[in-house]
Amino acid sequence: MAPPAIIAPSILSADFGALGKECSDTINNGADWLHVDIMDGHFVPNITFGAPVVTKIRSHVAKPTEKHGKGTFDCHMMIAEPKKWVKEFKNAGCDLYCFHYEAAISSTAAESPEATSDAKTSPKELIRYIHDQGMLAGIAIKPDTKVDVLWDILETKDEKEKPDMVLIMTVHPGFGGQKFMASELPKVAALRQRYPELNIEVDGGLGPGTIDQAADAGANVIVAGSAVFGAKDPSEVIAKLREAVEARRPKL
Ligand SMILES: O=C(CO)[C@@H](O)[C@H](O)COP(=O)(O)O
Repeated sequence: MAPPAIIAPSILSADFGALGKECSDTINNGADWLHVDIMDGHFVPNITFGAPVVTKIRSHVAKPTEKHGKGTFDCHMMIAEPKKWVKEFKNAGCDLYCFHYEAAISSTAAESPEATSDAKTSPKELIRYIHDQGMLAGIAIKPDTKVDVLWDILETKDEKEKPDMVLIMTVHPGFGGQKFMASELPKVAALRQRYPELNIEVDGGLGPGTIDQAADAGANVIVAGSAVFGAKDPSEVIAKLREAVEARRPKL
């Protein structure tokens, strides 16, 4: 069964001065998840916020009552040392911890003078660790990374080491409001062909003008920042994104 549409507005485009209300309004406007962009100024050339802010916004949005449910905090960890922050984000109220493949395998992070012994880890070990903390695990790849690096990870027979979601970046991570890169969609199509039930997320430049291409390729988890937070009627945009994905799901 193809997975349902999940609309996850990126709060990077929200008003940071009123983040709690922006988050609860977005859920009330029909969003399923909130996509929480965590940037450390190392893995990407931008800084957002850390776990204390996630704790605060959690108090404005009820925890999901089921796996993948409404109110899921989908934390996109654009950070150089993803293992280091797992427990902290769990305690802050994160439900899905999505790390970057490139950061997990990077020896640069592990060899830097500030790095902790946790800096380098295999993606499968990290997924196991995230699951052990009671969160869902996602793995993201940047536009320059080939989708082939994911096959071995997705083929694992050990459920604890299997990701709950794959994120294909459709912009270079770091900033909102960038142009959608359709060149990344063959990765989505290849994933969907192999894994009909996998949650496949796309992030960057998504909105009413680009959703059809992403949905055609097989994406079902849709991140949209400026298209939702910049809209006159965010609920209308969220509904349009959902309709586009649902229209492509095979009817039983
Ligand atoms: O992770 C990122 C950027 O690094 C995204 O989540 C963007 O924040 C999406 O913003 P839009 O492209 O939808 O404005």
